[in-house]
This record gives sequence, C-alpha cells and structure tokens, in this order.
Amino acid sequence: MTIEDREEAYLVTHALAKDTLSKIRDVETEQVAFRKGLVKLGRICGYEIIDGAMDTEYVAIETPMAETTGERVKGLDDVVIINVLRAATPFVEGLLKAFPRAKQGVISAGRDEEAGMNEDGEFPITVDYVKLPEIREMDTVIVADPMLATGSTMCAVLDHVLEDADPENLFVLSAVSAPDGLLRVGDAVPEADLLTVAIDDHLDENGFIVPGLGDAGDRAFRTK
Ligand SMILES: O=P(O)(O)OC[C@H]1O[C@H](OP(=O)(O)OP(=O)(O)O)[C@H](O)[C@@H]1O
Ligand SMILES: O=c1cc[nH]c(=O)[nH]1
Ligand SMILES: [Mg+2]
Repeated sequence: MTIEDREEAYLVTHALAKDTLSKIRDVETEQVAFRKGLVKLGRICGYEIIDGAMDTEYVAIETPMAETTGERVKGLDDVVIINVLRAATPFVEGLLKAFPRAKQGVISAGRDEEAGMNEDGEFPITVDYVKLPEIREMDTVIVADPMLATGSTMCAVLDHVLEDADPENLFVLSAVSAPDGLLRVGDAVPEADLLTVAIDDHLDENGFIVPGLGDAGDRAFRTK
C-alpha cells in the first residue's frame, strides 16, 4: 500500500508514477511520448487503487504440478470508469489495463476559457455529452481526469455521475492537482476519495496549474 494519507487527498507515491509524471511535465516531451506517459500513469494509478482499496480472496487452484491456494482480487467486475473528454482518454486507456472489464462512462465537459475564472476562482463549464452505464451500490467508480485545476469541471462531472447513483466507492483520480481544485471538489463531494500523483503549488491568472504540465488536452491531441 503506497497511498499516503493527506488531509485533503491521497497521493499516489509509486516511484514509477513520479518518474512518468516528471517525463510528461517536461516541455520537450512531444505528443506521442506525452500520450504514452499518460497511458502509463493511468495503468500505475489503477494498480495503486487495486492495491490500496480492493480486497483479495483465497481461491483453490490446480497448477500443472499440484493443488494449491492463490489469491484473487475481489470486485474487478464492479468497477465503473468515467472518461472526462478529452484529456482523460489516454489516462483511461491506462486504467483499463488494470480494470479490463470495467464499465465505462463518457462525459464531455470543457472550461469556457474565454469567459475566464470568476471572482470565486470557478470556470463556467459546458457539458456537451453524457453517456453513463448503470452505477450500482456495490460499484467502485473512478472519475478520471489528468488535470484538477479549479475543480469546476470535476464538480460539473460529479453532478451528473451522482445524479442517480450512490456507489460504494468513489475515486476522483488525477495526475496533477491544484490545492484549489482539491478543496473545491472535497467540499462539494466529501464522500469522494481524491487521488492524485502530485499536488502542485498554485493556479496562474488563467486557471492553469503551476508548475503543472500545460494543457493536457492540447499536448495529447496536438491541437496547439
Ligand atoms: O479543474 P478545472 O479548472 O475545471 O480544469 C481542469 C479541466 O481542464 C482540462 O480540460 P479542458 O477544458 O482543457 O478540455 P480538454 O480536455 O478538451 O482539453 C482538464 O482536462 C480538465 O478537464
Ligand atoms: O493546467 C491545466 C489546467 C487545466 N487544464 C489543463 O490541461 N491544464
Ligand atoms: Mg484542455
């Protein structure tokens, strides 16, 4: 178990997560390496969630040599992953390596960058598309978005996810978070476990995380 308890969030402290995040933070890391880094980070975070939050059960197995007892992770079929378009797409690809049978939901949510942040440090969010699977009480829901900046997007996304659902476990998973976003989401949805690889210093006047990694969507999709 390598998730370190923090007051407002849990940190994914696996050395490879930190190594991979450092690589994708680098301005010299180009699109393909950036995208692959996000995939790798998603896989590592998925393994960390399994290690930290999921139980195992003993099972009888027969090897080619003998009968023995092994362990199996419980609840792998009760996982729902929510992909927050668009920057989460490679991150979710990695998560699916850890949870190949997860049900998936998609929410397209974007900040209105032109409107900018209001005096409370929030962005107007446009939600264009919502397609969610059934979320049952027994489910573990992972809402994945590599960047948690002001938290405006995540709050809008969680409104939809929790509209008709009360899952057993709810993880908000990001690669890089700003303190503002963690506090906003933590206040709005206290039942969520906030999981992140790094808590950065601050937001700039445009709502970008500093030091951060820039615009994750643009870097992964090469739109700027
Ligand atoms: O915490 P917030 O201040 O809401 O910012 C975080 C959001 O900003 C980015 O998405 P963006 O709106 O750039 O959309 P994109 O993924 O399509 O680039 C990022 O992927 C988050 O969804
Ligand atoms: O720093 C930030 C903030 C929001 N979205 C990003 O992609 N990066
Ligand atoms: Mg973006």
